[in-house]
Amino acid sequence: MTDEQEKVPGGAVRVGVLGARGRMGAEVCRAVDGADDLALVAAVDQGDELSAAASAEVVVDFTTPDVVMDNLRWCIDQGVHAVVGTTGFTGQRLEQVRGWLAARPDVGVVIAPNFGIGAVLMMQFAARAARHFESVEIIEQHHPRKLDAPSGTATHTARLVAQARAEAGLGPAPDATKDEVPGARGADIDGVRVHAVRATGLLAHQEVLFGTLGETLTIRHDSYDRVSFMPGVLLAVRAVRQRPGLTVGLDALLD
Ligand SMILES: NC(=O)C1=CN([C@@H]2O[C@H](COP(=O)(O)OP(=O)(O)OC[C@H]3O[C@@H](n4cnc5c(N)ncnc54)[C@H](OP(=O)(O)O)[C@@H]3O)[C@@H](O)[C@H]2O)C=CC1
Ligand SMILES: O=C(O)C1=N[C@H](C(=O)O)C[C@H](O)C1
Repeated sequence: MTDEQEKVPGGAVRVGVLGARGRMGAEVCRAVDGADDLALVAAVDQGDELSAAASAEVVVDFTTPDVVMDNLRWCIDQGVHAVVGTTGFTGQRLEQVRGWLAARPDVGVVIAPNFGIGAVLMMQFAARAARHFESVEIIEQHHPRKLDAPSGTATHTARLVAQARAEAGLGPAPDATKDEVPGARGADIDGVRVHAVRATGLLAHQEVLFGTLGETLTIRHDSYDRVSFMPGVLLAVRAVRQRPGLTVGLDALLD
């Protein structure tokens, strides 16, 4: 047993945070520190050795899309459960993680594009509404220090909406655009247009705009503070050891 483990109060889950000096990582460190049933045993950031997190039972990753796969590979190989908020998870990446987990069936990984409870509900409501409207577009708005566009949340929402539209037999949304300045109509994610706005003062916001004859429906979610993600992160940290394999999204945990 290491010195760090010896310090952990009896029964507390040992948690390591990757990206610990980042905006989200620092908030997660505070949240873990403030929870009686969790103990922060490692705070790892750029330049630190991953092995510093070896005494953790659960690692939380809020780093960057270019390093998160290496981090996950390490966690799974070490038998450390992982809760991941970092974006950039394509279908191919999720398959890769499932492949690694097949060799370690005792390990659990939760990957969620958004840990905000309201954001999870916004995505569920959007998926439910999708079959009833011929038009849909997504507008996400974030702080200007965000590295990726569109956001992981918007990409995930677009995929859910596209799947619901396909199941309902809906074709492409009507759009007569012939002349377009590149980018004016947003990114095409599985046939759904996604527009990304970046502005100082914003944190994380999203609207899903649906339209049909004579009416529109707008489903909107706003995160004004990173504390909004913490109940979801802690929920996943507490649940992941009992969920071997890959869990994508918080939906299953909320239910
Ligand atoms: N799922 C969700 O609910 C949420 C997800 N996110 C996502 O989380 C990610 C992080 O966001 P945010 O906190 O704003 O970003 P930050 O840039 O503030 O934080 C990322 C941190 O990770 C560090 N880092 C880079 N490489 C490594 C490495 N190899 N090992 C350990 N740490 C490393 C960075 O260091 P350095 O700066 O020196 O490179 C930085 O401190 C993004 O993908 C974002 O989209 C954000 C909010 C909510
Ligand atoms: O970078 C952020 O800030 C956020 N990233 C996640 C995303 O890309 O969806 C979640 C939330 O939108 C905040």
